[in-house]
Amino acid sequence: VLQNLKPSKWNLPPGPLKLPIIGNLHQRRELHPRNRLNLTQKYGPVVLLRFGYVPVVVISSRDAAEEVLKTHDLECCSRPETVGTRTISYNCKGIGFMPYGEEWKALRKLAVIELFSMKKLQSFRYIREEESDLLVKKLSESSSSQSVVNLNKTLFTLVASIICRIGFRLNLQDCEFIDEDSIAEFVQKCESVTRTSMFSDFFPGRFGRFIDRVSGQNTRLESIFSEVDSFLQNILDDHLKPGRRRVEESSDIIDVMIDMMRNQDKDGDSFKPTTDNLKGMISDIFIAGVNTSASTMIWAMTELIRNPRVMKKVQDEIRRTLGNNKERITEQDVTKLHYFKLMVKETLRLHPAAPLLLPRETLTHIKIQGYDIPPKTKILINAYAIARDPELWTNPDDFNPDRFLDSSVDYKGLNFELLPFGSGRRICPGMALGVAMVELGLLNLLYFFDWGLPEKEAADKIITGNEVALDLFQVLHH
Ligand code: HEM
Repeated sequence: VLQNLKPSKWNLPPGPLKLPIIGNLHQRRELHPRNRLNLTQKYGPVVLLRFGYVPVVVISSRDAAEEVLKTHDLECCSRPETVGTRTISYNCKGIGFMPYGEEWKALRKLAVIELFSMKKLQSFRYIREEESDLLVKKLSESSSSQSVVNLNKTLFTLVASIICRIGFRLNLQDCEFIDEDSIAEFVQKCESVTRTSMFSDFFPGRFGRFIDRVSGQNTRLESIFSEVDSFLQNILDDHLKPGRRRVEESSDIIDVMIDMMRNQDKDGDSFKPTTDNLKGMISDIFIAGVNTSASTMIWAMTELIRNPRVMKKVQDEIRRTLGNNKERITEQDVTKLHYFKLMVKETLRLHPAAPLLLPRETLTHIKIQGYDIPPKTKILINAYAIARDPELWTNPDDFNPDRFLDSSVDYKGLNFELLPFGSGRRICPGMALGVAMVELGLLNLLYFFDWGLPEKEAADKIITGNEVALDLFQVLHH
């Protein structure tokens, strides 16, 4: 109470009135994508909220985002992060939620070399092409009967199959511990672990933990997580099997980490991964890679169905450039297209898969746009609102790839008005892989098939429901 009454000597950012103890907890919905613009309109581009005991600053302008992302006295926060996120990242032992430091640097370097380098990207091209061919084969069967397909599920399966083959040398088609068709559901389960709201997220310490225990929230979280954990454990056990083929080329990032773990006594000071690092890494690659890429694809298809002019322009370019007789699409074909790539960029602008990027935390007292930000404040960059800022974009809510025809704005982290992959030292390391999967997958869908909606109601639904991606599509022609 005293804290709330004491006038601050600092120039703190504005924000809604904070109630004693709970702060702005009752206004958490303001952070939902649909409502994020409201917060900016009311209080400006730098807004201070307090969720329980956790101070949170939401940044919603390009200039403020640039200042934050170039300020190195920030770390990717893990401490005030939710219990669900800590659980699924094995107490922040993967790269996504590990605080900045030597261990994170070592893990990130390892991931870049073993998984995300240009060399690896090129050498796994055949996996992306093979899996996309399989998708076309399955969809061709549906198209012969003009049947309805659950494209959401199909695309989750496509991306999960690619990620599992590239990341863990795991073929989902003959996997003993998970059924390929249930992968979309499984990814949602992983997501729900991160979204489970715990009392101790806002009231850290014994009191919060006590309430979580007696209210049954702990048990609920543990029961969802146990399924996720057993999937990750199975992947790890597969790598630990004595008979596993360990030809140099066929070893993946997990094999390399296991080697490092086994050789740690010999290697003196080098980074020593633990089992939690291994599981955290598997979890990060799987969760960060699958949901983001699959949801970008499904949003692109939703927007194209909603905007027949753009659909026609994209398909005309594709078919004119690639001709009518191709039996299969390769990544080389993607490089010949221009407008198609702008369409993917426009999808990433309107529907960033991580609308608030990864949360950061101030290490020391810093200033942003003249406002004082105390140490240990959580910083959320509202990439969604910035990408729809009417001062930066004409008709920002329209899906219009033409806006990029004469523009050099790109999503690679240097233009702060477009940040679907973030920026700075925590920028998405899987950007090139993600874009390659999204572009190849979409190109296959748009080259080989024409698309429609199963029924009239669905058409009404998409015109009114601006924030919900579709999942059911009808394959019209092959
Ligand atoms: C369209 C696809 C993708 C989108 C939109 C996307 C978006 C993002 C964003 C916004 C961040 C946070 C960056 C920041 O806060 O500055 C991130 C981080 C990350 N992404 Fe991606 N991502 C995609 C694909 C992938 C793929 C395919 C992988 C791996 C297979 C991946 C792995 C990661 C990891 C490990 C991090 C954490 C990096 C760190 O903290 O050091 N992402 N991604």
